Amino acid sequence: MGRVGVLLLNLGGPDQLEDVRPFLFNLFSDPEIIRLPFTWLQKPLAWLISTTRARKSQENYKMIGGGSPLRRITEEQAQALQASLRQRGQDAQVYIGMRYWHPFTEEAIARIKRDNIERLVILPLYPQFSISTSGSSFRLLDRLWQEDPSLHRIDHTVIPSWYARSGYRQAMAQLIAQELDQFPEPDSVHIFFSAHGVPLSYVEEAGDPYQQEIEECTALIMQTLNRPNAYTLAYQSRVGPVEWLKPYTEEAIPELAEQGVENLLVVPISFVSEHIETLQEIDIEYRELAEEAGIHHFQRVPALNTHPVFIDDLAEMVVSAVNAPSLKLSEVPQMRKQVKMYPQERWEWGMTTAAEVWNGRLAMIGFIALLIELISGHGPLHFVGLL
Ligand SMILES: C=CC1=C(C)c2cc3[nH]c(cc4nc(cc5[nH]c(cc1n2)c(C)c5CCC(=O)O)C(CCC(=O)O)=C4C)c(C)c3C=C
Ligand SMILES: [Fe+2]
Ligand SMILES: [Fe+2]
Repeated sequence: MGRVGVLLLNLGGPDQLEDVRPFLFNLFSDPEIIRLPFTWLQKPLAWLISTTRARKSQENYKMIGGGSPLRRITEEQAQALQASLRQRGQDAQVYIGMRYWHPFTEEAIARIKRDNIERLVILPLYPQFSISTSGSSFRLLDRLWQEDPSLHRIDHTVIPSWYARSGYRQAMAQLIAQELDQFPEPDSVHIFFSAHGVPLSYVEEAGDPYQQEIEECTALIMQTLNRPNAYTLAYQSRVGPVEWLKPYTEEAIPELAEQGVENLLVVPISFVSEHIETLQEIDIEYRELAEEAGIHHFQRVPALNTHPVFIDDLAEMVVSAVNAPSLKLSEVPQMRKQVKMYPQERWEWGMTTAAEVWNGRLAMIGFIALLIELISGHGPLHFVGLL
C-alpha cells in the first residue's frame, strides 16, 4: 500500500483574543451554521454578527486564559494517534483540518497533496454526526475534491461517526466512574449529560441524525458504566432566537435542583477536547447557576483529550478503515439523508415558493434594521439573541 494519511477534522478556535472576530466571521459565514434565504446575505450578516458578538465572546475567552486550547489539544491528539498507529505497525502521517480557524482544512489538503498521500482516512473528532459539524467539514472537502481533479488520485475513506465504539464508551465510562467515586455517596449523584445543541429544524426538517445519535450514545455509555445512578440528557450553548433541541441545560439544572438533586456530575458529550463550552460555559456559568439553585456538589467529567483508551480506539478505527472498502465523501449516508434547506437549492413550487419569498423579504427587513441599529449605535441588539 502507498503512503497513508489520516485527516482529523475539527472546528477550530481562536488562539488569542485578536482572532475572535475573524474566527466568528468564518463560523457565521457557513450556511451550515446560519441558514439564510439568499446566499448574498451570508457574508454581510456574518460580518454584522461577528462584529457585534466579538466583545462578549472575547470576555468568555479571557476567562479561560485568552484563547481556545483546541489547537494545542488537537495537536496532542494527532501526535498520540500517530504514535499509537506506529505501535500497531501502521505507518501514517496525521493531519489536522480545522473548519473555521488555523490550521484550516484547505492547508491540510495542500500538505496531503505535497506529501503524495495515496490512501487517506477522514476522521472527524466529533463522536456524533451533525450537519453543523462533521457535515459542514464533509461539504467543504467535497467541494475541494470537485474543484481540484488532482485530488482524485487520493483513495479516501470517511468515518462519519463513531460514538458506538466500545473503546470510546469505555474511556467515557472510566472518566465518569473516577469522578463519581470522589463524591461521598457515589450512587446518589445525578449524572447530567450536556450535549451541544443544534436548532430543532436541523433535526425535524433537514434530517440531521444528531439527536438520535446523542440519545443512543448516552444510553450506551450508561450501559457501559453499569452503575445505578439516575441520569438526564440536556442541550447547551444555544445561540440565536430560534428553537433548539430541548431540554436546555440552563433550564434542566434548576429543575433538577427543585426536585431535590444536590449532587450533580456534568458530562460533556459532543466533543472530545476541552474548549470554551466546557471550561467557561459549564465550569463557570452552569456551576454558578447550579449553586444558586441549591446544588451543593457540582462536578464535571474532564474531556477525553489524550486518554490512552480513547486514542488507542481511534488508532484501531483508522487501521480498520485503511484496510476496509472505501466510503467516499459523496456516499456518506448521513449526508444523503439531508433535505437541502436553502431555498435556492430547493426545487418546489406553489405555496412554499411564496413562503420563501416572504422569508427573504423578512430577512432583508431584519438585516436592514440591524444595520441601522449598528450604525446609529442606538437600541439593544440583544433582542435577536445572537448578539
Ligand atoms: C450558531 C450556531 C451554532 C451551532 C449550530 C453550533 C453547533 C456546534 N458547535 C460545536 C462545537 C463547538 N462550537 C464552538 C464555538 C462556537 N459555536 C458557535 C455556534 C454554533 N455552534 C459559536 C458562536 C461559537 C463561538 C464561541 C462563542 O462565541 O460562543 C467550538 C469552539 C470552542 C473553542 O474553544 O473555541 C466548538 C468546539 C458542536 C459540537 C456543535 C453541534 C453538534
Ligand atoms: Fe458551536
Ligand atoms: Fe457553541
